[in-house]
Amino acid sequence: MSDKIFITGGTGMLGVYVANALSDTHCQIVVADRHRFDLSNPKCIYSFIREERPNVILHFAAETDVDLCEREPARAGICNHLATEQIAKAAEACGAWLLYISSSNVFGAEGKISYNELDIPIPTNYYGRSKLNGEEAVKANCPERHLILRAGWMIGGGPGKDHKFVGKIIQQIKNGAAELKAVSDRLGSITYAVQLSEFILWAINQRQTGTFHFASNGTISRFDIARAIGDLLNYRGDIVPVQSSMFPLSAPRPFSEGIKSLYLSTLDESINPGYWKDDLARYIATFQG
Ligand SMILES: NC(=O)C1=CN([C@@H]2O[C@H](COP(=O)(O)OP(=O)(O)OC[C@H]3O[C@@H](n4cnc5c(N)ncnc54)[C@H](OP(=O)(O)O)[C@@H]3O)[C@@H](O)[C@H]2O)C=CC1
Ligand SMILES: Cc1cn([C@H]2C[C@H](O)[C@@H](COP(=O)(O)OP(=O)(O)O[C@H]3O[C@@H](C)C(=O)[C@@H](O)[C@H]3O)O2)c(=O)[nH]c1=O
Repeated sequence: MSDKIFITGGTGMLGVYVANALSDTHCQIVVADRHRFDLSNPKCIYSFIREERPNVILHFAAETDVDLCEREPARAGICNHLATEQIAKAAEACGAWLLYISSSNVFGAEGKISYNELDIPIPTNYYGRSKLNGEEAVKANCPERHLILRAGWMIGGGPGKDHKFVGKIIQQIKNGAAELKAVSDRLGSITYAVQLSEFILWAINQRQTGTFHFASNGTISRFDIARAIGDLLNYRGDIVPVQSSMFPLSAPRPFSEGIKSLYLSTLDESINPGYWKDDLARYIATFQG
């Protein structure tokens, strides 16, 4: 590879893995500087990217605080939709290949348990809507050279840096909590960020296009995940299933945002995610020793 690759969100959970992996290649990497590149100011984005003239754009940056998006829909729309639209326009103008990471949160209002690429997304909250609008902006403005990957509940970051559910559960265990409560009436699929980053490197090389779901096999609850973490870490306390109403949040979470792919296995078997418990175990191992 000898591409010039422009990365947004290079400091995020997923972006760090990808930027690290790319630093071992011959690619020239430009990680968007937060002072000059601000999603909340989409007007500046187009000219900034045009000046850089990348031939690959990896768009990971987003407003990922689902509850903040619900409280401030304009922020969600500007950062996740309008900024993405400018990035897609800039990709088209540069002739660049564009990767956009979307979310299983684009689904949910239909009330199904699991969604594949043929299901038409209907989101339940503003974060999901803004990510879906981002997808549509990518398709409309960079029609020939884009890849959209929908990830599930992302696991990654590792010790001290995981700010999502798995990180919170491990922190409680480390703090000596006698009991863990975990939501059992909301479902989803996990995506291990390391596996996704490996797939992304492969996709850059292939200039793969289209829309794909990328998640480990299984539609599960946070309670299932907490129990699996408890087993892996020999946690001796109780793990109690609770209703989501126990954790009042601004944004409604869908009953299920489980995703599976109809198409991934047609690409390359070697980079497909595995069974959710095995992929979770790989990640949890990074917290041990
Ligand atoms: N985390 C998850 O569970 C899932 C995430 N996704 C999607 O995957 C992608 C990557 O997510 P993830 O790595 O978890 O995200 P993180 O929340 O870990 O990181 C977000 C990234 O976006 C940057 N960013 C946030 N706001 C702005 C802004 N206003 N201007 C410029 N940059 C900004 C952050 O920069 P800084 O460090 O400077 O704040 C950071 O690099 C996102 O598009 C997200 O929607 C999809 C499914 C699940
Ligand atoms: C702290 C804690 C939370 N929970 C539950 C409450 C709530 O349902 C859920 C919140 O976890 P998270 O913050 O990881 O979840 P959330 O913010 O919903 O994660 C989402 O992030 C965005 C970026 C996406 O794209 C989505 O697909 C999804 O991954 O965990 C427990 O069950 N037990 C606990 O001890």
